[in-house]
Amino acid sequence: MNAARLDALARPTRQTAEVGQTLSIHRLNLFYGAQQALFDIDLELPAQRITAFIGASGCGKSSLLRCCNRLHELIDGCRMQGEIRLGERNIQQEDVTELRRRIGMVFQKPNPFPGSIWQNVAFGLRIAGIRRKRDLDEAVEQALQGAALWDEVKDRLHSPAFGLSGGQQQRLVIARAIAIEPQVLLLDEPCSALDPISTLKIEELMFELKSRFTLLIVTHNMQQAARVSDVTAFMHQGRVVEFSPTDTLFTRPAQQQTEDYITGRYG
Ligand SMILES: Nc1ncnc2c1ncn2[C@@H]1O[C@H](COP(=O)(O)OP(=O)(O)OP(=O)(O)O)[C@@H](O)[C@H]1O
Repeated sequence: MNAARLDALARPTRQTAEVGQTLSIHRLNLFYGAQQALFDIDLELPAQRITAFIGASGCGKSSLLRCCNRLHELIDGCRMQGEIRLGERNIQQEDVTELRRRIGMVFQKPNPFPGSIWQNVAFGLRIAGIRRKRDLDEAVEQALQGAALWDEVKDRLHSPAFGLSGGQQQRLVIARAIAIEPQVLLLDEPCSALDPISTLKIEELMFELKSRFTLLIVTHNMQQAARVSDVTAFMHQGRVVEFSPTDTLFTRPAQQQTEDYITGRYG
């Protein structure tokens, strides 16, 4: 039953070159020096769906997310075994800059660059080779529309990004990430620094974005995982205990450990 539902969820709703692709993780083990943090992870994260990683603090959610765009390589002594494929391509064999263009990331704390709202969004587009002002203006508007921020900032595009509220900054960072049309968007607790209204806006935005991207979200908030995601992976001490359609995982978990966690018996 679960396998059939996962299989149905794994079918993208739209097939073009632009849309998200399945991220397949095979036999992944991760070490920080001598300490092993992730054990034998095998997951197929479906395209054009939202997958949530949940689990108690320290279970390895962020470590797993970081492996997906090779950010773990920036940590001294960190070593990954196993394989991650985006579509047909092994991400280890990609140019890392190009990989991070295709797999964007949004962090817990909004991190706009110093500079204007316009400059923040245009940054990646310029690196991607777009030079003409008119083309940049158009792409910046499109990305801000896509991040549901355009109406709030269209009259102050050249004001400092730091003048925006925390929730607006987070949507700006999402606009910056989607401007360069990634295939996957990794979100590491994107709402944990935000108030409930801004959180709602980001959740609605994620829902919009999933028609174009493959989304992975790490969240401590189980209600949020239940509200926004299609598929959920519950992790415990570096292992995936259960990976199921979200409604199944939260209403009829297959594992006792999952049930204990979602009913608040530990964690
Ligand atoms: N840079 C690092 N160096 C050494 N060990 C690390 C590093 N980052 C994480 N770890 C260890 O890896 C394990 C998993 O940590 P990770 O941050 O991935 O968990 P998490 O589930 O995301 O936690 P949280 O919910 O608190 O953010 C922990 O034991 C942690 O101490």
